[in-house]
Amino acid sequence: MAEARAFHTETATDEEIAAEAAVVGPFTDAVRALVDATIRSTVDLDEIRAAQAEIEAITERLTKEQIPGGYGVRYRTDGTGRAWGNAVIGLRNPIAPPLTISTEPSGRASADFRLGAPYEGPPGLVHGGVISLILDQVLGHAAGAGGRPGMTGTLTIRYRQATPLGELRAEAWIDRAEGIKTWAKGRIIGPDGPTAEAEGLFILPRWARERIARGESKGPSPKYFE
Ligand SMILES: CCCCCCCC(=O)SCCNC(=O)CCNC(=O)[C@H](O)C(C)(C)COP(=O)(O)OP(=O)(O)OC[C@H]1O[C@@H](n2cnc3c(N)ncnc32)[C@H](O)[C@@H]1OP(=O)(O)O
Repeated sequence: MAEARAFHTETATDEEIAAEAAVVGPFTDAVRALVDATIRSTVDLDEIRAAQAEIEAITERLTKEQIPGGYGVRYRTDGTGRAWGNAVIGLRNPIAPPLTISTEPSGRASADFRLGAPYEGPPGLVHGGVISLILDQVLGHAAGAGGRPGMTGTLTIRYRQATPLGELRAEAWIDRAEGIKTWAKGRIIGPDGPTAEAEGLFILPRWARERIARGESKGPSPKYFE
């Protein structure tokens, strides 16, 4: 089924993954800096045309070899996985801020992060959809950390005050759970306190339930959506 196809298993060792991360992490940071510079650079148009030619050459170099589709989630037999293409936390995704999310087995998650020019909506402020993106991920992590991973069924955001670009914090926790459903709550905190509050319903999807029923997975693990 389509959802399960993007879950890969791999045999890479800790050392191999660390060695790869040590190269692709800084590489992705460099592309993030390029995205920021694309928005904020004031060099003249000839310079931009010249830069475009160089960027296109680099893209051609990189796409000589590539995987089909998205990165997916690569799991090892111990259940740990890497979601390096994820739009919020992905080590290899320059669109991701990225967030480094700390979790607690009690079902809590938090991250301190910075959003710059690429995430702007209203002038100087974070785009409401980006706030929703981040809260979706952090609430999902809280659910997963509590042993209750799921796909987002609903997500409600209350935007209490504008969120300025800059240093921010996100926090989330499991509010309640019932069967395959987990309700998580969370918020974004800016320099003047909470800016947005969220409640989400995370549902262990049918295909994951079927894998568990067939004995292919011991329980709601691996944490399918990390
Ligand atoms: C740890 C890392 C965190 C990652 C965070 C990122 C999370 C994401 O962004 S996920 C991407 C966004 N979400 C999606 O794409 C989800 C798309 N939807 C789906 O996959 C499915 O509809 C899904 C999983 C929500 C439910 O599907 P399925 O498991 O087949 O549901 P189904 O068996 O019909 O219903 C199960 C129960 O859930 C309820 N339900 C189903 N969908 C919804 C929904 N969207 N909202 C509310 N309730 C729902 C049903 O009514 C039913 O309830 P009950 O048992 O009480 O009658």
